[in-house]
This record gives sequence, structure tokens and C-alpha cells, in this order.
Amino acid sequence: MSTTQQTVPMLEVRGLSTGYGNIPVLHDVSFEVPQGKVTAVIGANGAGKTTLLSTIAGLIPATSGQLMLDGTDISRTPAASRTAAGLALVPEGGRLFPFMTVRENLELGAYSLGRDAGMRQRIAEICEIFPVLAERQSQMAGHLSGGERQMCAVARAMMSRPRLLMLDEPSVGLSPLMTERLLSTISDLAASEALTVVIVEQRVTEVLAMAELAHMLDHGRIMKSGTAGEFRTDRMIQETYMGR
Ligand SMILES: Nc1ncnc2c1ncn2[C@@H]1O[C@H](COP(=O)(O)OP(=O)(O)OP(=O)(O)O)[C@@H](O)[C@H]1O
Repeated sequence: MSTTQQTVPMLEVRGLSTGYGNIPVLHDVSFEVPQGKVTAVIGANGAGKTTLLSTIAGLIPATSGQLMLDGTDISRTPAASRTAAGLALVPEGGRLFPFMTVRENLELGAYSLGRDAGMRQRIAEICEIFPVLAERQSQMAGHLSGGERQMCAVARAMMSRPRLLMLDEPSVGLSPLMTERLLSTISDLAASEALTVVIVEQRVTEVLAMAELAHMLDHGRIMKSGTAGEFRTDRMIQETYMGR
């Protein structure tokens, strides 16, 4: 019997292609996301980062390829069932319901828990992780600041206790200080909730400081993969994405 134990990746993307109508966007994209780590996806505007996350979440159908979540083939699983299987997406801009309270927005993140003790307990746990939301539970989400709104969007995604959290440019519209706070909260979450994270970010210096692994997407293709440390010291990455 072998003594080495292979851990199944949390996510395997194999030869994924998709597009809009007859316009191809992703071309044969393959990468693995190991369990419990933060993986960054970087790339220029229009590289296909949002399309990639949306396809993994099941919001856009793949034209070919395979998606494995913790060893299970989810390629043909509808979006809602992917959420039930442990996958959560925080879309760009958070997409909260502005005329609903913070608490109601959180409840929508785990409607399957019902409005009973399970829901109350999860909201209490989430408010411990995001104290800023605890104070604002009865406030309309539309009245939150940009940073609070993003915290609320991440908190809503965490309500369903996902195993894989995907975030699409969470720092958009945030100050450098708020970005730092948000990314540090996400790092803490990854550590404390045994969470695997895939984060798409334009703030490359900041995201490479928190991630362990990184992939660079260019014109719908993975052009470079490595550790975040390798990315930080790569001359091309520095010049293209880090303004050095
Ligand atoms: N709904 C859509 N219909 C048609 N084309 C789209 C649609 N959404 C995106 N595209 C195109 O697909 C390509 C990839 O877009 P995508 O939003 O995935 O890139 P991105 O890397 O997330 O860019 P950004 O950093 O600007 O958000 C772009 O050429 C874009 O114009």
C-alpha cells in the first residue's frame, strides 16, 4: 500500500472553453485549485476573468471542458446545485439588494437554512467575522459605504458555508486602505473557515501578497501559472501589472 496520500484539488478546470454567441472567449483553460489555499487570477481588461468565474459558477454554459469540484464532476450541474455543493461566487460590485436590509441580504445567502435557529446561528457567526455588519443589520444595504457593501457581499456568500469562495474584483471602487482590510478579512476567512479561495483582482500587488498561487489569463488563455512568490518577482508581471 502506498504511504503517500494525494489530496484531491478543490477545483479542477480541464480544457474549459466558452464564449458569447459565436464569439469565443475562453480557450482550453486548465488549472487546479488546491484545497485550503488562496489562488489569484490576474489579467488585463477583457482577458476573460469574469467569464471564467461565471462559467465555473454555472451562470454561463461551457462549450467544452470539464469542471471537478472536490473530485465530483459538476460540468452539467445547474448553478443552484453548484452552490449547494459548496461553491459560492461574489460577483463584481457585490450585487446586493439595496432596498433590503443587511440582515435580509444575508438571509438570501442561505435561504435553504430556513428562518429558524440554523439561520440565526449562522448570522451570529457571520456577524462575529464581520463586526461592521453586526451594527448595521437593520440598515438598508444601499446605505452602506463601498467597503461595507463589499464586506456584506462576501458575508452573504459565506452564509451557505461554502468550501470554495470565488470573488470577482472585490476591491473595485475601494480605497487602498479598504482594499487592504477586505483582503485581510478574506485571508482570515480562508484560514479560519478552512476555505478555498479563487480571487480575481486588478490590484495585483495586493492580491499577490495574500495569495499562495496565481494564474495569468490573457485573451482567454492561461499564459502563466506559479506561486504568488514567483509572480511577485517575475519581471514581465511586475512591468505589466505592478507598475514597476
Ligand atoms: N455578456 C457578454 N456578451 C458578449 N460579450 C461579452 C459579454 N461579457 C463579456 N464579453 C466579452 O468577453 C470578453 C471577456 O470579458 P470578461 O468580462 O470575462 O473579461 P475580464 O477579464 O473580466 O475583464 P474586466 O477586467 O474588464 O472585468 C471581452 O471581450 C468582453 O467584451
